[in-house]
Amino acid sequence: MGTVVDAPAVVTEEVAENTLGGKKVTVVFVLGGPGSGKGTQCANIVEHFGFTHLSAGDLLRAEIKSGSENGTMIENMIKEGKIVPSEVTIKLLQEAMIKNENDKFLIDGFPRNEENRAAFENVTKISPAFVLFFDCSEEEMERRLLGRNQGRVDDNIETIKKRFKTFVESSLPVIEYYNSKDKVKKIDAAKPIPEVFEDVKTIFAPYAPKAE
Ligand SMILES: Nc1ncnc2c1ncn2[C@@H]1O[C@H](COP(=O)(O)OP(=O)(O)OP(=O)(O)O)[C@@H](O)[C@H]1O
Ligand SMILES: Nc1ccn([C@@H]2O[C@H](COP(=O)(O)O)[C@@H](O)[C@H]2O)c(=O)n1
Ligand SMILES: [Mg+2]
Repeated sequence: MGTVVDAPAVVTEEVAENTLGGKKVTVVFVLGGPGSGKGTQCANIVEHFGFTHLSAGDLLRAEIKSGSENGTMIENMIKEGKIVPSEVTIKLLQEAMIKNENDKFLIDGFPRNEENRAAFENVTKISPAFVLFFDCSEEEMERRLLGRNQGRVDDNIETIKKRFKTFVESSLPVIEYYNSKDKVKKIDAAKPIPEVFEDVKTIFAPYAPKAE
C-alpha cells in the first residue's frame, strides 16, 4: 500500500469584500469638479448622518505639512493641478480609515483617475456603496474658488484652469465608469448650499441614524 500523503492545505489570502481589518465598512465616493462644493456638503453629511469625512486633498496637504519625504513631490503636483500617484494617496486613505472607529466613510476627491480607481479596489477590495457626484458649471466653480480665501496654493486662475482640464480628462471618465454600473447619484450643485443639502439628504435618508 502506498504512503498516504496529506494534500497541502490551499492557502488563500482572500480579503472579504468591503471589510477593513475585520470591520465591515460603507464607503461613499464624493466627486465633482474643483469648487463644486464637495467639502461643504460633506461637513453637513457628517453632522446629520454620522459619516467620517476623508478628503484626499486634505490628507495630501497634511502630508506636505508633516515634512514627509513625498512632501515636495505632492506640493508640485497640487500646484500643477496634477494627480499624485495612487500608492501615496491610497496609503493615506487606508491609514485614516483603519485609525478611525467609524464604519461609514465619505471619501472626498477620490478616485480622481482610472489609476486611483483600479488601485483602490485592488488594494482594499472595497467598492463604494455609491458615488455622489456634484455637477456644476466651470463658470460657477471658478467664481467660488477665486472667492474661497483659504490660502490654497491651487486657488489661482492659472492652476484652476489646469485643475478643470484634469477633471475633464481624467476624473469625468471615472464618473462615467461608475455611471455604467448604476452607482452614480448626481446632484445639481449650482444651487445655493441649503438647497443642495436638501437633495443630498434625500439620497442619504437610508443612512439616517435610528431613533432610540
Ligand atoms: N452651493 C454653493 N453655492 C455657493 N457657494 C458654495 C456652494 N457650495 C460651496 N460653496 C463655496 O465654494 C467654495 C468651494 O467649496 P468647497 O470647498 O466645498 O468645494 P470643493 O468641491 O471641496 O473644492 P475642491 O475640489 O477645490 O476642494 C467655498 O468657499 C464654499 O463656501
Ligand atoms: N485623489 C486625489 C485628490 C487630490 N489630489 C491633488 O490634490 C489637489 C487638491 O484636491 P482637492 O480635492 O482638495 O481639490 C488636486 O488638484 C490634486 O493635485 C490628488 O492628486 N489625488
Ligand atoms: Mg474640497
